[in-house]
Amino acid sequence: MSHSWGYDSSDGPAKWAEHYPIANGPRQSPVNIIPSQTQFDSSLKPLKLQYDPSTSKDIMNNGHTFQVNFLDESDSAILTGGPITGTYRLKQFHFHWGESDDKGSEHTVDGVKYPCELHLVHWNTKYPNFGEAVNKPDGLAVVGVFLKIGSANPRLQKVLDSFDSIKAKGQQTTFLNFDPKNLLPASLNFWTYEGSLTTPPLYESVTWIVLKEPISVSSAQMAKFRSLLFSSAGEQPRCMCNNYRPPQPIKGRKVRSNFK
Ligand SMILES: COc1ccc(C[C@H]2SC(=S)NC2=O)c(OC)c1
Ligand SMILES: [Zn+2]
Repeated sequence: MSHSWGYDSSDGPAKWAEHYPIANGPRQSPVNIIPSQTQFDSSLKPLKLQYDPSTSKDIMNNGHTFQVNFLDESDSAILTGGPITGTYRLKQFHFHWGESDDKGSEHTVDGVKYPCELHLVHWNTKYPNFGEAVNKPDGLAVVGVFLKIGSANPRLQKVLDSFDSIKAKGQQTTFLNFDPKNLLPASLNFWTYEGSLTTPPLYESVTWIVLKEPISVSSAQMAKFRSLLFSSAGEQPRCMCNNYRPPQPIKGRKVRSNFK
């Protein structure tokens, strides 16, 4: 039975090691990316994301974030290239955000927090399924995209419009024909390093691919993220926000870039 965890002072990131000792492991995520200390690697291939929008299935509030789930029985939404070998399939994407616009991202850049961070989760098809891949050292590849306060992002609208149907923990609704490519910035310049899930069970199974260029989100759109609840219907309502783990020790890891 997996132990319940959250983001409060009583059950949050500072307490996770009590039940998930890997929280103090050698390749934990997120990390603070210090561009002056990253290493350009010319052997990194261009990132290739090929997403068939017909593979989006539903959107759900899982009590920690909201996520859009994809059909992953075939190679119709895949990630190849970049630092990875082989083919990884898109399983889901979700976000992390703060209670205010000055924080919310999990990765930081020179200590700078963004208000929100998108995670596109892919699993290595050398394994039979996501469940088999999730705890293997080369099992997952997560593309991280920062959101920066600016003009409203029309590409987020369909996601935001679904929030009334998934306000509380456990609620879900169909979410068809959504193309996550529309959530990517113009440039696919990235930093990459070996890391972990950023929530329990914190498996050290993620090749991280963090895009340098943020996408925009307006302050009003961020306020809508904060209309979601950690709590189930009928419970005392608890705002879903600050669902981010702070940066963890780099422990000698190299962060590489595909750009100078
Ligand atoms: C049991 O397997 C899990 C559990 C949780 C998450 C989501 C976490 S990990 C991440 S990155 N961001 C998050 O919020 C998984 O995602 C791959 C996989
Ligand atoms: Zn995440």
